Amino acid sequence: MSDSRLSPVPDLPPPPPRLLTGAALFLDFDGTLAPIADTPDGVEVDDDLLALLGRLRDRLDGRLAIVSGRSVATLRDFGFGQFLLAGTHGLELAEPGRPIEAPARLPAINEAEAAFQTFASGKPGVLVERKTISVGLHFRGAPQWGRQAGDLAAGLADRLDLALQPGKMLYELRPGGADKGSAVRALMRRAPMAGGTPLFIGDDVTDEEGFAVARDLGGAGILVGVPRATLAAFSLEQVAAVRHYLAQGVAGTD
Ligand SMILES: O=P(O)(O)OC[C@H]1O[C@H](O[C@H]2O[C@H](CO)[C@@H](O)[C@H](O)[C@H]2O)[C@H](O)[C@@H](O)[C@@H]1O
Repeated sequence: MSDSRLSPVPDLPPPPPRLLTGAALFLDFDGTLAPIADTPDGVEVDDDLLALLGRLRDRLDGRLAIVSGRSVATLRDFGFGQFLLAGTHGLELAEPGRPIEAPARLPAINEAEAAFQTFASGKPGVLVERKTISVGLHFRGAPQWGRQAGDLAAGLADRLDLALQPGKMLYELRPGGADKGSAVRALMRRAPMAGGTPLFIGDDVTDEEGFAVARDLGGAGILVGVPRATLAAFSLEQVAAVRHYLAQGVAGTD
C-alpha cells in the first residue's frame, strides 16, 4: 500500500488480550501463523496450531477467518479446511466444506507464468509458484535477482493488465478487483463474522489493506515482526508471540 495514511515507523504497544473478546478475528498465514521458510513448500502447520485456532474459533462463536495470499486450495492442503478462508489476497472466499467463490484463471496468468519460467530458468534459487488463479516469482534463494524480477513483473502487469502484488522476496501477478481489505469488508457482512469487532493480525505489506478496513470498521490491526510504517495500532514481535496472544484469547485472560 502506498498510502499517505501510513504512519512513520511507530513504536507500537502490544495488543491487550481483551481485544480478543468479541472480536471477528482475521489472521494472515505466512509470517503470522507460521514462520517464513526458504520456499513456499517449506512451511509446516503443526497440530497444536490447528487445535489452538479451533478452540479460539469456538470461543469466538465462529468469528475467525484466515486471510492469505495463498490459494484456498493450498490453505486447505495445509489443514485449514475447517476454517473460513479468504485466499489469493482476497480474490477467493470459502466457507468450511463449501465450494470456493473465485474468479476463473485468466489466460494472462498462464502467459505471465511462462515468462516467469523463462526468467527463472538457469537461475538457481529463483522459483515460480504456480497458484490457482495467480502466479508468484520468488527470489528468497537468490536475492541478487530481486530487482530484475521486479522489473519483469511490473512490465508484465502493465502489458497483461494484471495486478502486481509485491511480497516478501516475491512478486505476484493476479487479477485485480480485490485485496485483503475488501475480503474483510465482505466477510464482515456475513455470518459468522458480522457483529464482531474486526481484529486483523498480519506481517506483510499486503496486510495493510486488512489493517485499514479493520480500523475503518471500528477495530484494529496488529503488525507482526519488524516495525515499519503501518496502519496497525499494535504489534507483536514474532510468530511465537502471535500464538501466545491467541492462547490468551482461548484462556480468556486479560
Ligand atoms: O498472505 P500470506 O499468508 O502471508 O501469504 C503471502 C505469500 O506467502 C508465501 O510466500 C512467503 O512465504 C514463503 C514461505 O515462508 C517464503 O518462502 C516467501 O519468501 C514469502 O514471500 C506464499 O508462497 C505466497 O503464495 C503468498 O502469497
